[in-house]
Amino acid sequence: MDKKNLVKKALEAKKNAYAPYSGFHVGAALLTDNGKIYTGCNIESASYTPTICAERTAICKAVSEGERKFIAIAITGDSEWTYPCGVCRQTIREFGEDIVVIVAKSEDEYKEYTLKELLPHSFGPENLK
Ligand SMILES: O=c1ccn([C@H]2C[C@H](O)[C@@H](CO)O2)c(=O)[nH]1
Ligand SMILES: [Zn+2]
Repeated sequence: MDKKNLVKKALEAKKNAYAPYSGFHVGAALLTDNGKIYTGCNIESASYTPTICAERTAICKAVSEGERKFIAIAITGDSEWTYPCGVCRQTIREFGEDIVVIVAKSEDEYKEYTLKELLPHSFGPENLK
């Protein structure tokens, strides 16, 4: 897995963030099992609630193109370390507990976690079987 390249894509995606209300820009890059990368940025709304995070934008793009198997997601935002919010953690969890979450400050500085570490004792698809 080329983590540095995934972080680079997240940094590029951050430039497209539409965040006129919070002024907080976030980018994400999602790696599929077949090596494809789907990027996303946060998209805010004047009525606030419809706001979608960068991570979920990337997941929506990928799933709507038929992807279901994800290896890793890189995230970068305007704070030094931008971690995925609870809603995004749950959304990533839908597709696996072993997905690697890369929280990046820059192309060369990033921290790595598994989704399971960020969302322990989670509820997922298996619970409904
Ligand atoms: O991990 C995160 C955290 C926040 N945001 C967005 C949502 C909102 O547009 C702005 C401020 O919360 O940042 C993300 O996209 N991802
Ligand atoms: Zn989120």
